[in-house]
Amino acid sequence: MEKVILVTGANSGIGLALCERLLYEDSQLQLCLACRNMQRAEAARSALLTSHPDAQIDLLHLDVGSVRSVLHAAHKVKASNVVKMFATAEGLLTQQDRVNKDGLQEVFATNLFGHFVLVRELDSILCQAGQTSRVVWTSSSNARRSAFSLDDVQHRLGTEPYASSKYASDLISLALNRHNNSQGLYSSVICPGLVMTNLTYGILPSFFWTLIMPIMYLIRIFTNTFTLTPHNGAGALHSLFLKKTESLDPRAKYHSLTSGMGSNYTQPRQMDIDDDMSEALYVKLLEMEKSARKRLKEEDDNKQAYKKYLNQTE
Ligand SMILES: NC(=O)C1=CN([C@@H]2O[C@H](COP(=O)(O)OP(=O)(O)OC[C@H]3O[C@@H](n4cnc5c(N)ncnc54)[C@H](OP(=O)(O)O)[C@@H]3O)[C@@H](O)[C@H]2O)C=CC1
Ligand SMILES: CC(C)CCC[C@@H](C)[C@H]1CC[C@H]2C3=C(CC[C@]12C)[C@@]1(C)CCC(=O)[C@@H](C)[C@@H]1CC3
Repeated sequence: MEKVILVTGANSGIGLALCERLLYEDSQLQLCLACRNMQRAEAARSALLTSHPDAQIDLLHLDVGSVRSVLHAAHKVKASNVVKMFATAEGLLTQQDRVNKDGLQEVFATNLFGHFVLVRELDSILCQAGQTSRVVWTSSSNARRSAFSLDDVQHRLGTEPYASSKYASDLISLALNRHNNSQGLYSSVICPGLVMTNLTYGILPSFFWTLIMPIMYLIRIFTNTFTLTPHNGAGALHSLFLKKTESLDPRAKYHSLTSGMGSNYTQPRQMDIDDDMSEALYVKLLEMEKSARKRLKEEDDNKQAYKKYLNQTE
């Protein structure tokens, strides 16, 4: 059976840098780039193959913000091989959250719920007797308890959907460990630090970042969280890959850090999370997953019935 590393959001930024770092570590690894835009995914694969011509790189179409796409992608993964690690490196940062096709808040759906459903859907291959697998959530230092409410897990009513979704991913990682460690599945959380990617260029125009870049490098002398490059930002994801799953602390967030001189290292820091809250969120997500599946099944049944009706009337 093959060892496959599935990376979401792999066509740019931290996800792509992780793929590069993994291939430098072991060019025989099999990567699966799970992306919503296949053109960009193809470009990322070509870039990776330029430096690692023998690498085995598969592409998987996945829009984590759509439950239907998640279920379809999981079905394809299950039909092919075994996933040993899967890293979430996509993300949506916006203050103008909106409702998506599934009737869910888009930031919540992209940053948390889609991955939750993916993990659950892949449990038959992630949880296999005698083997260990892992999920790594790319969280943020922006994850704050004060931004999250159990009464509004999707953050419909608040103004900090990103911070809420990242705090929720910290909680859900803890819950996944509680429910799945005994079956060999381990979950961890990382923070990449401040990295210059499309996400940060979306906040302020890139010329602004270029302008203040010398100041950022100066700030890095005093704060090690300014990792700045995707390579440095992917440091924690890479170092977790090298560590034994069982040795990781389920209550720690692993931070990518960079010294003033530019060398990168990873440090665990305790998260502000508790078991009761993580369990309550887990139960809520299970309920939401159930109703999402029910809704999609009803949609499919209606389509089938309509097709049948059309065939009969022809
Ligand atoms: N950059 C930073 O300073 C920080 C980043 N993070 C986190 O790191 C992670 C990676 O972000 P970063 O590399 O900076 O950002 P990028 O914008 O460079 O990368 C995000 C990736 O996610 C993909 N993506 C977005 N939405 C979806 C979706 N619905 N389905 C599938 N893929 C999707 C994008 O694909 P596409 O090309 O199709 O848009 C892109 O490949 C995020 O979770 C972010 O929150 C955390 C803290 C700081
Ligand atoms: C003139 C100065 C150099 C300006 C420095 C301002 C910074 C402190 C902020 C500007 C953009 C911010 C930002 C984040 C933190 C604070 C800033 C660096 C994040 C890293 C917080 C965590 C995330 O998840 C990111 C997406 C944020 C990106 C923007």
